[in-house]
Order: sequence, then C-alpha cells, then structure tokens
Amino acid sequence: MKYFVKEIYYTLQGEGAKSGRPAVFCRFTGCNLWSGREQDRASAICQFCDTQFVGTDGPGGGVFRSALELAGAVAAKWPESWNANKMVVCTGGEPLLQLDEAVIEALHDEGFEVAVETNGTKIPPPGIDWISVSPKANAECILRAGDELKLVFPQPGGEPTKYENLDFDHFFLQPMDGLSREQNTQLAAQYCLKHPQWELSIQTHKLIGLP
Ligand SMILES: C[S@@+](CC[C@H](N)C(=O)[O-])C[C@H]1O[C@@H](n2cnc3c(N)ncnc32)[C@H](O)[C@@H]1O
Ligand SMILES: Nc1nc2[nH]cc(C(=O)O)c2c(=O)[nH]1
Ligand code: SF4
Ligand SMILES: [Mg+2]
Repeated sequence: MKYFVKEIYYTLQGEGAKSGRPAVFCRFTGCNLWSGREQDRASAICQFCDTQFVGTDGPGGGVFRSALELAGAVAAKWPESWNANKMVVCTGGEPLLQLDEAVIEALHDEGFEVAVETNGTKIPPPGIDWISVSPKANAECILRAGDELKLVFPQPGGEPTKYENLDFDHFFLQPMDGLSREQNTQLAAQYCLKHPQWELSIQTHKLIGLP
C-alpha cells in the first residue's frame, strides 16, 4: 500500500477538546467532497474548506511506500527531548480514504495516540484512539458515534439539531472561517449559550500564527 501525504508537521492541536495539546499533524492528500481546486469550489459538496490538500509537496509530505515508512516520518517530527504524551492527528483532505489498520498499528508501535479528523462519510478502521467527526450539510454522515462532533457553523441544511442525538462525548460548534468569521463566531457563541449541549471550538492555532 502507498500513502499520499500533503504534509507532516509538529504543532499544537488548535481545535476541539484536545485544543492546546502538542501533536504531529499528518495531512493526507485528497478528499471525496472537493477536488481541492479553486475552480471547482462553487460546485463542490463541501465549499468552505480552509485547507490545501492537493499533492504531496508540503513540508514533510511525500509518497510513502509502506505503513512503517509513514509512521517513521511521523515519529521523526516528535521532539527528542520528551518521549511521552505522543499524539498524531491524521487529517487531510479526508484521511479515511487512505488511513488503514497497518498505519494505525505502526503509529501505535511508535508510541502515538492516534487521532483522526474526518467528515463522517467513511467508516474508520479499528484502533483509532480519538475520533473527531465534522459532518457536512450536503453529505450523509454515516459515522454516527465517536469522541467529538465538531460542526462548522452556520451551515444551511446542517443545523445542530440534525446531529444532537448522535453518540458523541462532546458537541462543538466551530465558527466557519472566511469573510464572515467574526459574525459566525458571534452566532456560534449565542447558539451555545442558548443550547448548552454545544460548546464553542475556536480555531486557536490561527489566532497565534501556528499552522
Ligand atoms: C480541513 S478538515 C480535514 C478533515 C476532514 N476532511 C473534515 O472535514 O473533517 C479539518 C477540520 O477543519 C474544519 N474546517 C474546514 N474548513 C473550515 C472553515 N472554513 N472554518 C472552520 N472550520 C473549517 C473541518 O470541518 C474539520 O473539522
Ligand atoms: N493546529 C491545527 N489544529 C488543527 N486541528 C484540526 C486541523 C485540521 O486541519 O484538521 C488543524 C490544523 O490545521 N492545525
Ligand atoms: S470534507 Fe474536509 S477536507 Fe474535504 S473539503 Fe470539506 S473541510 Fe476540506
Ligand atoms: Mg486546519
């Protein structure tokens, strides 16, 4: 199995319940809800994506020819000074198009807790330690259980009530970034205040200039 990866880098998890935790980000190439090309954005199923995930040309990116090779590249980004509390966040693009049991096992063997950021359209392989699902209004969310549900807000047709009965330990609203980010942040905050099942997830890495 070959794995196509846009970038691998060390940063702080910026979103959700694990916000602030050091982690290696492994960003897989490609997504099933958008080609990643700007000229296709308006016709894509998911139109608000804030991420470049085309190609293998980012920092630490490449084509990895085995699960062991990929896990080794992830491990190489962890600071040598502290061989504990190791976390890797598999994201993309849509990581569940490529992430398989072999990679999860190899990452565990390197001592990592394995977290995944997914759009909820694919059933994950077994063994993932933390599943963050971010459903999209125009795509069926078939992954209906996990650790956190992180809904980008607002999404017409993807109102929080559509997801409030799914089986998650945390329910987050994350303001949609873009031209209306400030307004969306106020709307999300007001929604959480009125509906305290929901908590606010601010994209903290963007506030402090981390990738
Ligand atoms: C780039 S996606 C990659 C993982 C997966 N494809 C997904 O959508 O969950 C990572 C996270 O960023 C969120 N995200 C993408 N674009 C965003 C935006 N414009 N504003 C806020 N969050 C956004 C996604 O909903 C998801 O929670
Ligand atoms: N720092 C940081 N935290 C993140 N949490 C989820 C992200 C993602 O793009 O999946 C992300 C990201 O891109 N950067
Ligand atoms: S599903 Fe995720 S990676 Fe794909 S376009 Fe939407 S936000 Fe971006
Ligand atoms: Mg991001």
